[in-house]
Amino acid sequence: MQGYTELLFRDVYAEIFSGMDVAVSPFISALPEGRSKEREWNDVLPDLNTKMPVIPQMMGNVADDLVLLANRLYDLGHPVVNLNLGCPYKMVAKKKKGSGILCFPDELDALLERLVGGMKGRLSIKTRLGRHTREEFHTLVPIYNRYPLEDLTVHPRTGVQMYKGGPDLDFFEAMLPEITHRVIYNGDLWSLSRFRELSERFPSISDWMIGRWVISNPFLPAEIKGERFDEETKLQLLKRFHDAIYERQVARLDGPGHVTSVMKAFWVYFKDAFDNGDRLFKPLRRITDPAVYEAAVEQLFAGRPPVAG
Ligand SMILES: Cc1cc2nc3c(=O)[nH]c(=O)nc-3n(C[C@H](O)[C@H](O)[C@H](O)COP(=O)(O)O)c2cc1C
Repeated sequence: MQGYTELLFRDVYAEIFSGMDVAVSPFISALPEGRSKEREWNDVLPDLNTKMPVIPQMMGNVADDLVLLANRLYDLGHPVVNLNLGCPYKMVAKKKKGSGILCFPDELDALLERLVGGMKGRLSIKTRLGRHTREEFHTLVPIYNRYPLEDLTVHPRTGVQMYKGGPDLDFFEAMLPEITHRVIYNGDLWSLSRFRELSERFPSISDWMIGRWVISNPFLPAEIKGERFDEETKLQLLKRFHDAIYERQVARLDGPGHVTSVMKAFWVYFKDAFDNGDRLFKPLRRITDPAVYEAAVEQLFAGRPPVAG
């Protein structure tokens, strides 16, 4: 997740929690001539990603640029790279990138043909059901089936839906038998009981991708694998998680305003780790001074807020 699950987060997560097999990096833009932004490139350097395995994700729609980027990533030590066909944001989609290319199936097909044909490694894809309607998926699935993909992650919403409404589980269920690839389910997997519900409903699926809920419920991957935590342990781990993210952001960022704004973005999802998260987060929203922020967070945890179930 852009702005959230960069290397700093993945390292802290792996030091405190368990259960996660692999992370997909926030997307790396495929710039002309295979160039990439230094910050995005550094995020997936194998020498730095020693705590949690990472699959780099690419964003783009120019085959030559994507091939060059994928092959640079392969040479760096990444045999599998993921292509983002899910990003719903208008700024991306209007350039026919992310979910924006899903309503141009012929262009997508041509792109995949050149990309898969030119890549040294293997391609994995993350997709939504379509840009405008779920029915677009009827055209997309045969296209995906034509290529030797490593896997296909499906977030069963449309792009224009953004994050509104729920994932369309009925439609996903109906389409699942049509997909010849290993399918990874993604979307609104927020708790162990939700996991049980989904895994019972989709017994053919054995791989699950968690996005926002890895911040709101960081225990979930371990719980899925059978670990259990009492309330006290959860509270302590949440405090350690927060403090480690905060300390490393302080060390990394220039200027107090940057640190508090990054931490407030973290709280957008982290607040849901607590039963009354919105109320807890409210006093933090206007703080710009790190010393005031630190005191407010200490006070918040001292009040032993109930952890969400
Ligand atoms: C702020 C934000 C940034 C995201 N960045 C990415 C990204 O770079 N690549 C990607 O594949 N998905 C990205 N996502 C989407 C999530 O990976 C995931 O598909 C989506 O949130 C649904 O899953 P969830 O309900 O588990 O969060 C992002 C989502 C959010 C909210």
